[in-house]
Amino acid sequence: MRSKQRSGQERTRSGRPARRVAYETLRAVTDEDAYANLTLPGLIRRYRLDTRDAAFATELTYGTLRGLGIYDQIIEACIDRTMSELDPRVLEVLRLGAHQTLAMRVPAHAAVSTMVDLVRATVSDGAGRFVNAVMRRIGEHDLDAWTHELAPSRDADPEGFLAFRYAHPPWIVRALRDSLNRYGPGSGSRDQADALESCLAANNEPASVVLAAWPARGDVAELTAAGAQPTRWSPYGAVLDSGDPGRLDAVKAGRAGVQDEGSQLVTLAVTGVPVEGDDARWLDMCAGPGGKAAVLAGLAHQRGAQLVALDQHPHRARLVEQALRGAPGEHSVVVGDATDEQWQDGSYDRVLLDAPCSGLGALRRRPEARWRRTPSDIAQLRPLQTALLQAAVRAVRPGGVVGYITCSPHLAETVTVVEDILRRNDDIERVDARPYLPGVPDLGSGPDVQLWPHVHGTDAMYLALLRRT
Ligand SMILES: C[S@@+](CC[C@H](N)C(=O)[O-])C[C@H]1O[C@@H](n2cnc3c(N)ncnc32)[C@H](O)[C@@H]1O
Repeated sequence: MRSKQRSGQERTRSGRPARRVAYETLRAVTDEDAYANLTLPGLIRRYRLDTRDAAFATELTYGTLRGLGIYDQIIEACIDRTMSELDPRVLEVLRLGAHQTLAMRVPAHAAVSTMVDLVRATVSDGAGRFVNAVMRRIGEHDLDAWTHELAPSRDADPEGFLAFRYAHPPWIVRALRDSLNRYGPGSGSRDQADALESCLAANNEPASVVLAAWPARGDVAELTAAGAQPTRWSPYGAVLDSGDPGRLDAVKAGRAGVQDEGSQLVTLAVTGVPVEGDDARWLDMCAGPGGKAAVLAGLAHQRGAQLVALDQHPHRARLVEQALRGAPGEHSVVVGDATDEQWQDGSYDRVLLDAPCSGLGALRRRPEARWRRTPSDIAQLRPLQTALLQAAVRAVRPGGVVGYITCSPHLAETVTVVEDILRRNDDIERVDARPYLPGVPDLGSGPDVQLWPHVHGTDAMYLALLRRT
């Protein structure tokens, strides 16, 4: 009994730097537009957190960021002033406190006392009294009771209810619903309400680290020998359940890298669809930072093709160069605007266009993204996506193929762009992409492919294949 108590006290004490790390990461994300996945590891190192505290800090940071919009509604219901009157530092502490109280199994008294200590250390004693009072009000209900109190009723507004219950902005819930209706496994035939709920739940689960053994350089066997498990469908993939991928020799030596299985599958599909005639000139039109280019370069080498990898931004092009360092075969990296006539009409046999997009398909990996993105981002990206796909279908020769990929299932970024291009170009036809992801189940009614975290365990990657006639 005594030893149990002592270990509890140690946990609380050692939890303090972990909470400080979560607080500083949140400040950087909300105040400086930083990315949590880039900021957090540095702070974990700076505060020298051990493995357990690092795991606690990660769960606290990521969980708080995922739930931000919901926790703010709960905090708003517990304060006697407007949200804009709150000191942003105090708001951050309350958000962390709300997540610990409502979603982590931190005892209420520990959540209150650690948050009071944190706000005293970072703001003032007065703020400590305020946080104490608000935290107690937050703890009066559990998350189900808060949902009942603040969310719309499930019958009257199912998407509004799910948005609160699974901490997604309502416009993203509606976008996922529309995409599932069109491209979900049972689209058209099955009730998609369950699928939508599963999809939202999957976005709240941390994604595993998936590695790719770069074709012609690496070998999955080397990754599995180091403790990773082969992926279900990609012959190049392996899942690393724990540990830092950077410690693996294969990653250090550039024979493998981190890449979601969905990205591997859509890239392989673009290389798997037959072209008529020669298959020697490949273009990766938006290549930075170079994950898909690393797959393409190896396969191009094995098949006697040359790869050109283009990116508009010099720093992204440098990352592609790094990704291709050590790759065998003929490949070159070019800095340029792909919408700006970088090549003569019909110069390539195969073009992969992984378009800049909202990233709504990777919400599992970017906890802050759902609250940062807005519908106007989608509207702003659309002309660029259309111009890039138009450039891609001109870059490929008759008989060649274009793969249009987004890491977003939003219909305005996927099928709407593709159908726009099909309307404008009478020499472009759609190819059913599903046969080029062999063995992958539940690909819906096609012809395009939409992968899903809740179905395939991958990011929600979209692929359309187009052939120039
Ligand atoms: C989704 S990322 C590509 C990811 C990459 N295919 C990979 O797998 O690592 C989109 C890229 O498009 C680039 N980009 C944006 N506009 C471009 C343009 N007009 N021409 C060429 N590249 C562009 C961005 O710099 C960014 O690196």
